[in-house]
Amino acid sequence: MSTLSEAYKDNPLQLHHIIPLDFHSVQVVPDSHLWPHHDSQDFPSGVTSDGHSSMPSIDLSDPNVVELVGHACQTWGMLQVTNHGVPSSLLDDVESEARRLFSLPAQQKMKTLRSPVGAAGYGSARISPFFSKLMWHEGFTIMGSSLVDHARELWPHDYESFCDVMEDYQKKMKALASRLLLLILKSLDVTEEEMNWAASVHESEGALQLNSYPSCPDPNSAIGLAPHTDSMLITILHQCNTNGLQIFRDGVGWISVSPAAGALLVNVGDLLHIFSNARFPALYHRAVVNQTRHRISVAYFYGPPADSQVKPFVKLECPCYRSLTVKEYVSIKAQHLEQALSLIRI
Ligand SMILES: O=C(O)CCC(=O)C(=O)O
Ligand SMILES: [Fe+2]
Repeated sequence: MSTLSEAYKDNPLQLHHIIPLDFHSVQVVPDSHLWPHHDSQDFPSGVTSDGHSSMPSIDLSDPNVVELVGHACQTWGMLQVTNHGVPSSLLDDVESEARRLFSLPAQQKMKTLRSPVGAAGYGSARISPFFSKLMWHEGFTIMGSSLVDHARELWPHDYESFCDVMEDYQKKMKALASRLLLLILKSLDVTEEEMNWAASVHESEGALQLNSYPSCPDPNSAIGLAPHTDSMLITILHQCNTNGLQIFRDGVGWISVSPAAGALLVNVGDLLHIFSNARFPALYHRAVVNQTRHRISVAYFYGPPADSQVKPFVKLECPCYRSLTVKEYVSIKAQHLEQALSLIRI
């Protein structure tokens, strides 16, 4: 079975030279990080009374969970889940271990800088080469087998707690993602064979992305993470109790998704958009930064093995995307970013 790490290795982005700024050492936003102003005008009045979205929030023990999840995926491309079974102590631990990592001196973090062909380790966002300005962001990607080696580089004598927490978190995320995928498939009325396909997804490796957005002297002139859709089937996002995520709603614009204590966000990625034959929108989203808080977020990307086929489920008529492998899609996305979906449309 070919893995996602291999697919990324085969499609290197010219990322190695894009090194995150040593954010704590700067007092003003340098020109390299200056984006066009995005201020409160991005939050049109009338969306909700407080300018924030009313994301569907779904209790996973609700008897109507299948319909609710299906409806949220179709109308928002995103949902918030509660009663998800991930202990709140683990949510706190993953945040504090991520904070411990990003608080290290820049030269220490640089020891785990992603290699030119690797996807795991420290560095800028994978989408960085597509933009002329840099982002107020640093990331650390956990995928494949590099976790222990990287943790040892970061903390030669004290790396176990990081590894234990990240391994436990990945395991819990995989179980939750697997459960969510089954609910999603049920809502789409797929064939028995397609239902069984979910088991092979469970065998594939996911990726864990730790995001760090240091406080920023001029947050309206910087961007944490530029607008994008996630490539895999679904993403489970832990916002760590700090605002920053914004989603794009047609006819409305950018709206903030406030974190709710203990809840997790789930969003539709490109591959699920394809499998759903465009019934579910791939969520277009970005992260903004703020002046006072160092925001952390943790994203888990769940997708099928790299050599498996991606195509609209058979009962969804008139397929609007051609069939291709995950690997091929990763390669098209690595070259064309947001144009990738339109390039495979029938
Ligand atoms: O930090 C966030 O809220 C969003 C993170 C994200 O979009 C990603 O890691 O792909
Ligand atoms: Fe994302």
